[in-house]
Amino acid sequence: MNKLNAAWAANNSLLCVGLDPDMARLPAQFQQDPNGIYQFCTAIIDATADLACAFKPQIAYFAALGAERQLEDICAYAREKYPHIPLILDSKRGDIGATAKQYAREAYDRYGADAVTVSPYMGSDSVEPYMEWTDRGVIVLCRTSNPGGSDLQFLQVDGKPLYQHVARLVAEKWNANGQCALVVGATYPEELAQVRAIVGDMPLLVPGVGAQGGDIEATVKSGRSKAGTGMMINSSRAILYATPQAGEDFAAAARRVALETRDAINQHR
Ligand SMILES: O=C(O)c1cc(=O)[nH]c(=O)n1[C@@H]1O[C@H](COP(=O)(O)O)[C@@H](O)[C@H]1O
Repeated sequence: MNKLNAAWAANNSLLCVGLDPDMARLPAQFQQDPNGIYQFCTAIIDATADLACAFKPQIAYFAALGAERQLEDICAYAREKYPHIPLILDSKRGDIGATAKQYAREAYDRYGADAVTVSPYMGSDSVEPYMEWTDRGVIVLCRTSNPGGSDLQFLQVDGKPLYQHVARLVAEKWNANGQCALVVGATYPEELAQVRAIVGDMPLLVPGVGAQGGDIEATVKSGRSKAGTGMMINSSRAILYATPQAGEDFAAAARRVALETRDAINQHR
C-alpha cells in the first residue's frame, strides 16, 4: 500500500499497464525469438515506467506457452529497474488453504509480486494463506468487467447483489491488516460507485478501459477516493498493440497511448 501510494504520487498516475503478450500480435521480430516475450514486455515496461502506477502481467499468456521462465525474468527486471512501481501478478487464484499456500508462494516468492489477484468464491480460509504475507497485497474479484460477471455477482442475496456482500466482507473482515484491494470493472461505473461507497479508501483494480470500451470519465468520477487516487485503472491490449503512427515503433506507440490514457484519467480526478 505504501508503494502504491508513492507510485500514484511519483508518476501522477492511476494507470496500470497490463502485460498480456499474445504471440500472434507481437511484432514479427519477437515471434521468432525464443526470448521474444521477455524482449517485448521489458521494452513496454521501459517505455511506460514513468507513466504507470503499477504493472500487471497476466499469467495465462505465459503459462499457455510454457514461458514462465520469461515471466520470472520480466518480474525480476521490473523489480530491479523500477522497484518503486508495484507489480501485480494477475492469476485469479482460489483453492483450499493447503493449495492456496502454494499459489501464494508462486506469486510472492517465485515471481516476487507485490500483489496477486484472487477469487473470493471459496471463502476466508482460501484467502488466509495470502494474508500471511503481511507485506503483500491481495486483490479480490468483486464486480468483474465481463458481461457474464452478472450471472453470479448480481444474484440478490438478502436484498443486495452478491458483489456488494463481497465488498463488505473484504472491507470489514478480510482487510484486518490493510493489505486488500478489490477488482471492479470500468465497464460498470454505477457498480464502481456502489463499491467505493462501501469500502472507503480501499484501492480498486479497475480493468476495462481501452480494448473493453470502458468510459474513462465515468470510471474516474465513480471510483476515485477522497484523495483523488484509490484506483489502478488497467489497460492491456490498447497499449501493448497500439498501432504505430508514421516514424514510431511499437514501444513509442505504446508510450503514446499510455500517456494519453494517463492524462485522460487525470483530467477527471
Ligand atoms: O483481474 C483482472 O485483471 C481482470 C478482471 C476483470 O474483471 N476483467 C479483466 O479484464 N481483467 C484482466 O485485465 C486485463 C484487461 O485487458 P484489456 O482488455 O486488454 O485492457 C486482462 O489481463 C484481464 O484478464
